[in-house]
Amino acid sequence: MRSILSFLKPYRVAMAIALLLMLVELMVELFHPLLMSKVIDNGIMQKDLPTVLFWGGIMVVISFLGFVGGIVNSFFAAHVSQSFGFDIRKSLFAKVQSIPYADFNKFQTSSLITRITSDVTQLQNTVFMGLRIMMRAPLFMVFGMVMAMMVHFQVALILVLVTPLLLLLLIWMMKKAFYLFRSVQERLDLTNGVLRENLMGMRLIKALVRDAHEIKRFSQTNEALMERTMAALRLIELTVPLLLLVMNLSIMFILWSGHLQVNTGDATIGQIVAVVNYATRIAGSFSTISMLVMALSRAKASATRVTEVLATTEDPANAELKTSTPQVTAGSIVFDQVSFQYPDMSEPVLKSVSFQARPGETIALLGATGSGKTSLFQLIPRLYELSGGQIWIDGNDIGAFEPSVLRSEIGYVPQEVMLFTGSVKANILWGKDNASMEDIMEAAQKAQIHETIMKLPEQYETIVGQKGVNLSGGQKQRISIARALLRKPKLLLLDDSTSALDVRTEAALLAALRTIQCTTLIITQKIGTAIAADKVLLLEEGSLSTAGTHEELLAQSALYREIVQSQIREEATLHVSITK
Ligand SMILES: Nc1ncnc2c1ncn2[C@@H]1O[C@H](COP(=O)(O)OP(=O)(O)OP(=O)(O)O)[C@@H](O)[C@H]1O
Repeated sequence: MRSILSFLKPYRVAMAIALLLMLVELMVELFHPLLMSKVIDNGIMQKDLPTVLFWGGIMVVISFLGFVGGIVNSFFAAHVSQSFGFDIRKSLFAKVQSIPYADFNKFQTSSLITRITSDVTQLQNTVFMGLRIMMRAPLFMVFGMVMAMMVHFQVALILVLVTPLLLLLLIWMMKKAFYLFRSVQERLDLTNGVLRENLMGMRLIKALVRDAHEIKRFSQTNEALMERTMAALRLIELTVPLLLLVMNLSIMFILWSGHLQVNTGDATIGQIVAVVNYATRIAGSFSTISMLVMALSRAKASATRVTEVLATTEDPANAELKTSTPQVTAGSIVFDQVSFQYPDMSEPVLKSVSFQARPGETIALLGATGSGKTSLFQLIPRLYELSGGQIWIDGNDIGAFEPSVLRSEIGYVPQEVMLFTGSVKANILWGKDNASMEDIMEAAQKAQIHETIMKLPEQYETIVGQKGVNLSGGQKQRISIARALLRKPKLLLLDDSTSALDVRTEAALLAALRTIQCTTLIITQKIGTAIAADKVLLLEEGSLSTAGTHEELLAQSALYREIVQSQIREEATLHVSITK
């Protein structure tokens, strides 16, 4: 909570002005009933028009003061709350960028989105309300009681007895509401999660006719969200009328005891009207406070969720500014007895893996699904740290590299292709901001996508993604490869990035890669890629079962022979079914 409040620090002056103006509004509210009693007792009851005009005039002037104070206060409250929200969103976004990749899975994407949007808006609204009314309502309660007692002690005594009891009830409600609103935000996360998955998987949903199932899935989370929100609102709906009932009964009591006092001449009508007025406004303050309690409970839940993200430790890679870091020069890699286990997992996914890739070599990495291929790749740019063994790049232990330097020399094309909404050019440029058009075209040519791009309506300026043309899976893969090649990396890691390419295009791509000075590691399921590689590594349940050229593996490895056989069989079956 304290870390959230520290975001208000830069706006201390604006907050002080807003609070001061809020006090002006409070003073106006406090003096109104008192002035009203003067108008009644000294003016109306005495039939004295100049006195009515005098006190009435003062009421008009201070009302105007309150009006101006309210407007200027709103201006400052809006400025502070909007800037506060802006700063938190900015910090959260920067934090999300700096979370180590290994810790990133701790938060679900949808939860992060809810935290950065809905939770921050909640905090922002609470700050606005805080500067407008948060202090005014409780202060009015206290000073309203004091003023009412100053007007007539005995008549106002009931307020002193009832108000603290009602305050206790409010505190109880606040505690309960906090837990309820926290679970409301959690349900919102789930609803956002279902929505996100649905929108991302629309093609699959349509193809498999899962619309009805998806509607049911969304309805379930949506219902859970509604049910929790209703539970929270019900608590408030029950408490507020109870508070108002007690306050209205107190007002009835004031009127009854007031009438007795007026009859005996111990009170004037103006005094009774003033005390009733104070009591009515205190009742109004209770309504305001219950609204504030609701906002504060939600804000407390939101603040906890925002703080959880802000408290995440940053990627040590960002802080690791070494005084001297080796550079990737030739691009040789040596894996020496490398083991790796994901944090919180009981079993290692890589066990004593050793191999060597010489500069400029192409290495194909094969293995069953889940055998640890992607995990092996992720160790090279230090997205995860090794659990055992060593990796050497150009003779230097990867631990000696400043991660940002190491990563800038690696062209990593992950398994899931990610294109951003924007032009083809912008998507390739994402790999290296300051590259020239010639470099972009050269990278696209090597990635075998240049000709396809030239056939698009606006060539490199064609917008891709949701708002533009749709590209095929293979075209998207090649744009991702072009993006990686633009960096002119010394090491290229292709994680199944050629899976959607036909044999000819893939052969052309591999031939083009051979023309650049770059060591290439390709995860693949295709024997054709393995044949074209200098060396093939076969992973089996996290261990390197065998390594060598295609021919060597054919001779040595039964598993490799089986993979080759199965692909030949698959192709034959395909051939038969096409020719039939
Ligand atoms: N972030 C993670 N946390 C915990 N375990 C993981 C994580 N990512 C992968 N694993 C597990 O590690 C094992 C190896 O996964 P990996 O993705 O490296 O396999 P792969 O060979 O690349 O598979 P595929 O060919 O299907 O992509 C799997 O059992 C997987 O469940």
